[in-house]
Amino acid sequence: MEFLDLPSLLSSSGTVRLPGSKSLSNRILLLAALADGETEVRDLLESDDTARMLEALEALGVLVTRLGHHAYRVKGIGGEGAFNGFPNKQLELFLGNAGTAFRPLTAALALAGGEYVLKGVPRMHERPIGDLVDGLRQLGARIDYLENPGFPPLAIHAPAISDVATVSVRGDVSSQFLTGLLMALPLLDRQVTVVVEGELISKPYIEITLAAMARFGVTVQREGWERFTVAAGARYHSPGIIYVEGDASSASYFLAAGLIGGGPVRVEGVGRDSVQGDVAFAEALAKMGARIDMGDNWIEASRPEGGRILAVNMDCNHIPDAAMTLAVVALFADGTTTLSNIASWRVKETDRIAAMAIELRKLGAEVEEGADYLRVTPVPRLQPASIATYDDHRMAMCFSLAAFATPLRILDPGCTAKTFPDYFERLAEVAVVAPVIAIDGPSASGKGTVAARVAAALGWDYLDSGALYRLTALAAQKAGVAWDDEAGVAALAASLDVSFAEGEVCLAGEDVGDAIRSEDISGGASAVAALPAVREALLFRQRAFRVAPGLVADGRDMGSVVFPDARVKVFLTASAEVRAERRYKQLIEKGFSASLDKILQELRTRDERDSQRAVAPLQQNVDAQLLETSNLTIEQAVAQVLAWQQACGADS
Ligand SMILES: Nc1ncnc2c1ncn2[C@@H]1O[C@H](COP(=O)(O)OP(=O)(O)OP(=O)(O)O)[C@@H](O)[C@H]1O
Ligand SMILES: Nc1ccn([C@H]2C[C@H](O)[C@@H](COP(=O)(O)O)O2)c(=O)n1
Repeated sequence: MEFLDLPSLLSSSGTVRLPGSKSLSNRILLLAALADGETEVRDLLESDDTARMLEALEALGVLVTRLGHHAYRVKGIGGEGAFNGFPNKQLELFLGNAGTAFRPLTAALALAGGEYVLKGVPRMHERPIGDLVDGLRQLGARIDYLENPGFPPLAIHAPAISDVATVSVRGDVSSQFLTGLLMALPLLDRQVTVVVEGELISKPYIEITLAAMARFGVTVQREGWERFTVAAGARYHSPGIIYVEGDASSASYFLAAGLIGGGPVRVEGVGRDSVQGDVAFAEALAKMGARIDMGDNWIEASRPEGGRILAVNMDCNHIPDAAMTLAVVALFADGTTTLSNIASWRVKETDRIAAMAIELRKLGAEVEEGADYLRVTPVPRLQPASIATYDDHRMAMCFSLAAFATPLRILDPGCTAKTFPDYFERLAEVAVVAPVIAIDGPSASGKGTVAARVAAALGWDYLDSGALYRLTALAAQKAGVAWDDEAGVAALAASLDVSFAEGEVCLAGEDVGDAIRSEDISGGASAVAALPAVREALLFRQRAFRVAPGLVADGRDMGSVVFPDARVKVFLTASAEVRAERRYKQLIEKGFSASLDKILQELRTRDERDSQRAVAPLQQNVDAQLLETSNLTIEQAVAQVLAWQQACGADS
C-alpha cells in the first residue's frame, strides 16, 4: 500500500489558498445544468467528487466546456415551458463515493423522467438513502433498490408524478436528503412543501443549499427548520458567472495547524462572508485557545504567546466534517475533550467515530467511543504510528496534524483526492519540519562518533541506523532464522523489540551493546541489509527518530533514502587502512582480541557488499558534502559538520 511518512512538525506559519468548496461545487454544477442559459463556474474544486458529478452531467447530455484554471462553462437544459428532463434518458451512472453527487442526482433524475441506474463504490452502497427515496416516492417517483432496501444501487424509472402538495423527509440521518429534495422541486412547476421529520442535523449544509438555489433564482420559504416551501413557477436561471468559495472544511486543517504549531496560518477563499457553516470551526478552535482573525475572504489562526490548547466539551452537530479536525487537536489539549452529537459520522465515507477511535488509540491517546460522541484524553508523549485512512480523505487530512507531536505514517495518502488532491504539498508549505543532518559513510569511518557528538552539541536526537541492522542480524541469529531468509528476517525487523537509552542498546530488554559490535554480527548486519524487504521494514522505524528539535542520523542511505530532504548531507570516509586501524584500536580498547589484517580484509568485503547491493547502496550522492577524515581528528570532523550546519542558516 502507498504511504507517506510525515516527520515531526515543529511550527507553522504562512498562507494557503483553499481549493473550491466541495459542497458548493457539486450543488452549483447541478443547478447550472438544470438552469436556463449558460453558467460560467469559476474556482470549481477539481477533485474525485466533482469529477463524478461532471462525468454524470456530461453523460446525461449536458454540455460542459473546460475553460482551464478551475473554470467551467455549463449549458443548462432548462428553458421556457415544461421541464423535459435530461437529453439522455437511459443511462447507468457510476458516482464513486460522492454523496454530494449521489443524493441530489437521485432526486433530480427521479423527477426528471428517464430510466437510470445509479451506482457507487461498495462503501456508497452501505450509506443510507432510504429517507430520500421515501420522500421522492410521495411525489410519484418510481425507484427500486437493486441490492439492499434503503441503500444504493438504485434503478430509477420515469415517475408518475402525484399532485400532493406536502411531502415529508427525515432530517436526522443526513441533511443531504433534504438538500436533494429541495434542489429537485423546481422541476415540478408547482408549489410543494417539505416537512422535516425529526431534528434536522447539519443545518448549515441546508443554508448552503438555500444560498446556492437563491443564486440561481429560486427562493425557498423556510419556517424554522421544519417546513420548506418551493413556490409554483420557481425556475432556475443562470446567474451568468458564479464563483465557488474556498472549502471551509478543508480550511479546518490549516487553521488547526495555526493553533497547534503557533502560526499564524492564514487561509484564503473563505471568511466572514462565507455561506458555509464550517467557518464556525474557527469559533470552535477559538474555544480551544486559538486566536482567530477574519476578513471578508480570509481567516487566520495562531496560538497566543504562552497560550495552552484547552480541552472542550462541544456539540458538533453544526460542523460534522470539520469536527474531525477537533478530535486531533484534542491530542494537544490540557485535558479530556468530548465531541458530541456527531452520529452522522457513522454514515460518512467510513464509520468515522469507529475509525477515529482506532487510529487515535494507535498514537497512545485514551479514547471513549459512543453512539454519537467521541471522548479523547491525550497523553504527554504520543507514539509514532501507521495511520489507516479507510478511503476517507478527512481521516488522512486531520491525522496529518498529529505530526506536530510525533512522526507518522499516513497510509493511502492519495485518498485526499476526493476533495483536496494536493493537500500534503500545501501542508508542507506552512509547516516547518524537524531538521536532519544525515551522515553516511563506510564502516569504521568514524561517522557514528562524529554524528553522536554533533547531536550532543546541538541538543538533538541521534540515530545509529547501522545498529538497527545489527540488531536485526542478532535477533535472526537468536531466533534461528538464516540471514538470507528475506521474509523471515523482514518479519523480525518489523517487530524488533529494541530500545536505546543512556548508552545502552537493548534487544527484548537485554543489553546487547557489545554483542552487536562483534565481527560475526557485523557480517550478518551487512548481509541482512542487502535484503529489500528488511530495508523496507526498517524504514518507518528510522524515520520515527526524526523528532523535535532535530536529528543527526548516521548510516549508508540516510541522505539518499531515509531522509532525502535532510538539511545537511555528509559523506564521511577515510582510507580502508585508516578505518581498519581505528576499528582495531576500538576492539582492543574494549578488551576484544583482534587481527588488523583480518579486520582490513573484512572491511573491504563489507564495503564491496554495501556499495554493490541493488537497494540503497553505499555511495557518495551528488548532494552530499565529502568529509575525508583520514588526516582529521574527531574534533576537526565534528567542527566541520557543525560549520556546514551553521552555513545553512539554521540554528534549530
Ligand atoms: N577522525 C578520527 N580520527 C581518529 N579516530 C577516529 C576518528 N573518527 C572516529 N574515530 C574512531 O574510530 C573508531 C570507529 O568510529 P565509529 O564507531 O564512530 O565508526 P562508524 O563509521 O560509526 O563505524 P560503523 O558504522 O562500522 O559502526 C572509534 O573508535 C572512533 O573513536
Ligand atoms: N543505513 C544503513 C546503516 C547500516 N547499513 C548496513 C551496513 C553495514 O554492513 C551494517 C552495519 O552498519 P554499521 O553499524 O557498520 O554502520 O548495516 C545499511 O545498509 N544502511
